[in-house]
Amino acid sequence: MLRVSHLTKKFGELVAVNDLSFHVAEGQIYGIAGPNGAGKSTIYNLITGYHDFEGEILFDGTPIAGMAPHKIAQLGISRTFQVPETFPSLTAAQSIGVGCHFGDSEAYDQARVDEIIAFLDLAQDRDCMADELNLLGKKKVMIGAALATRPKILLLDEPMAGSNAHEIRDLMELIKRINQEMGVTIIIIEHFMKVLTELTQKLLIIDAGARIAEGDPEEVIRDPHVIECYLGEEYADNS
Ligand SMILES: Nc1ncnc2c1ncn2[C@@H]1O[C@H](COP(=O)(O)OP(=O)(O)OP(=O)(O)O)[C@@H](O)[C@H]1O
Repeated sequence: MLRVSHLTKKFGELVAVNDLSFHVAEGQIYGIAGPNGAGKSTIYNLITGYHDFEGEILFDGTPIAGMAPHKIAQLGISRTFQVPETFPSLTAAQSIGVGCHFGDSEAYDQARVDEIIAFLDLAQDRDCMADELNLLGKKKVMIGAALATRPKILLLDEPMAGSNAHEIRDLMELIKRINQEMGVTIIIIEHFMKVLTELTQKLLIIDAGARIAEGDPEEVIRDPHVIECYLGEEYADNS
C-alpha cells in the first residue's frame, strides 16, 4: 500500500532521514520507533507533503512527490500529531466535521460525523468546546477529524504521549478497532515498546534517519544493535 524507497531529507547540513526504505502492506499496523531526533516525525511530514524530499514514496502505486498536502489527504492518507491539534473555537463535533472537507468528497457529511462520534464514544462531549476536553478527549477529537477524511492509511504520531495506564489501554483498543472494524491501515510512531509489540505486525527502528532493524516486533526489540542504539541494557535486563 505504501512503499518508501531511498527516502532522504536534509535540513541544511543535517540529514534527518537517510536513504530509508520500507513497505507497509494493506491492513497492517506498522510501528516506527527510535531515539529522540531520529527522524520519525519527519517521515510523516514527508509522506503528507509538508516538505519536499529525495527518493520515492508510492501510495497504492501513485508517486506522491510534489503533491500538495490536501491532495495527499484526498488520496487516503491522514495523520495525527504528538500534541493534540484541535480548533479552539469549535466544538468536538464541529472539529471532527472539518476533516470531511479534506476527504475524497470534500463535502461535510453529518452522518459520517455522527458515526465517528459514536465509534469514539464521544456522544457526551460532542457539543463541548474541543480545547476544554481533557487530553484523552482532545486526542479522540484529533483522531476523529483524521477519520472523517475516510483515510485508507492513518499515521499516528506518539498517540500515547502524556497518557496514564488506563488511557493507554483505551487508546490501544481504539487503534485496534480502527484497524479491524474500519479497515484502516495504520502506521504508529511510539516510544512504549509494550504498545508496539502488542499492536504492530512489523516494527522499524531508526537512528539518525537510517534503519537499524525491521521485522517481527518481538525479535526487533531483542536485536543487540537496537538495544545498544535505542533501548539500552537496562531495558533488555528488565523486559
Ligand atoms: N523543519 C525543520 N528544519 C530543520 N530541522 C528539522 C526540521 N524538522 C526536523 N528537524 C530536525 O530533524 C531531526 C529529526 O527530527 P524529528 O522531529 O523527525 O525527530 P523524531 O524522531 O520525531 O523525534 P522525537 O522522538 O523527539 O519526536 C531533528 O534533529 C530535528 O531537529
